[in-house]
Amino acid sequence: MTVDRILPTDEAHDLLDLATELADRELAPRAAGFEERAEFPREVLRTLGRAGLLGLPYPEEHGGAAQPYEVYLQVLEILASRWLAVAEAVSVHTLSCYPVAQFGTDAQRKLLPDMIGGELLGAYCLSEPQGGSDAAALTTKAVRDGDDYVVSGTKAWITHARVADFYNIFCRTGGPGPKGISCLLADRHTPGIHPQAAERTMGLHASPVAQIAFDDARVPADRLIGGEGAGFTIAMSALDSGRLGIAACAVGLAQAALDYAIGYARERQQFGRPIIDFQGLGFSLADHATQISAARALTLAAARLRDAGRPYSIEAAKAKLFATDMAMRVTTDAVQVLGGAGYVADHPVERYMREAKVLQIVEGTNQIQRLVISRALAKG
Ligand SMILES: CC(C)(COP(=O)(O)OP(=O)(O)OC[C@H]1O[C@@H](n2cnc3c(N)ncnc32)[C@H](O)[C@@H]1OP(=O)(O)O)[C@@H](O)C(=O)NCCC(=O)NCCSC(=O)C1=CCCCC1
Repeated sequence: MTVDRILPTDEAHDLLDLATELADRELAPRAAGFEERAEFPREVLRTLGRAGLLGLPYPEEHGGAAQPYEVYLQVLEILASRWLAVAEAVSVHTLSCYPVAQFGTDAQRKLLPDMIGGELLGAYCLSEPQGGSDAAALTTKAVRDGDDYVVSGTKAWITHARVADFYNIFCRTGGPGPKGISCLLADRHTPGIHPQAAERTMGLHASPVAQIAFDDARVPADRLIGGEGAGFTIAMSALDSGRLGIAACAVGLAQAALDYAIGYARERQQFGRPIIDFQGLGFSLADHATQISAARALTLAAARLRDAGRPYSIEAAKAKLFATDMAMRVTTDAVQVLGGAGYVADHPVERYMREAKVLQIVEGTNQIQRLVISRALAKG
């Protein structure tokens, strides 16, 4: 279904046209095969980088396109509607560029053109086996030794762990709690950094996650981003932006599931007529179309606050919560619309349903989003 969009500029229209053309040509035909083989589409990301789609919200001086966040999110939504793993990779990479772009030194920012151009791929290393939702409890240690930090510990569920070129490592340089956390920008090939075997996940097989063991890895001290103790604030503000990316991915995925279900329901005949003519099914599709529009509107409203330089953390949490719960419902019901066929991998809806699940978990579980929102309500 064509989505009617009001965009701020003609340039934004051109960017969405370009994203649609690339998504149709480079993503859609490859998705099923790469997912089946659990193969990471590194070349596709290079293609998106060369086309200028990996640095949309970043300044032109760093190789970005200086686009409003609301434009970037709509590009992401289009990519997600053709292949979630690629959209998620773009979102994770954009999240990984954020600490350098926002808080980095001039020397660190010299890496941004290659990051944004897709030559250097990023991974955001915050979660740990014992510190997932409670991010401030992380224990990976970085001890200053001469001109280096020596990093030891374990990160978990890290997207791009095995394929990234650079890592943002959130680690403890000080005492317990959020104030003791710092952020280091590390080259993945640093001796002592050991990405582990990919986890066997429910979905997103083309976008592997893995643990990373840090075994006295030496990271140059000039790769500290934002000063000692600034890491937790950097991590949280990056996640505010990242959560909007996940919301946009959820909208794109849900739209793909709905469009597929509608196409099937128009064709599939039972009891002498297309099943879409049965009100029980038609009303359910109507609800889904409405919920997708609502999630898109909520996500873009939060993005416009960000674009206006206004606080948007709470609105980002609401968008992530609403859009990803919506995507879970819509993809699950899309399987139901197809009946037995929906349960078979010849149709993409069973994959969409498996993929939707992870969106309720990543970049803060939806319980954490509720915590963020309810704390703000309690504070007034
Ligand atoms: C919300 C939360 C539970 C909060 O924690 P606490 O209660 O310990 O911290 P609290 O007392 O709220 O705050 C401490 C300091 O921090 C500042 N700050 C907080 N939010 C923000 C913010 N949004 N922006 C700036 N500063 C912030 C706060 O002001 C305070 O500083 P202050 O003392 O005032 O000087 C937080 O831990 C969280 O969110 N967890 C989910 C992690 C989580 O989301 N992973 C996901 C990992 S990444 C991931 O899943 C993927 C990544 C990429 C690939 C896909 C998956």
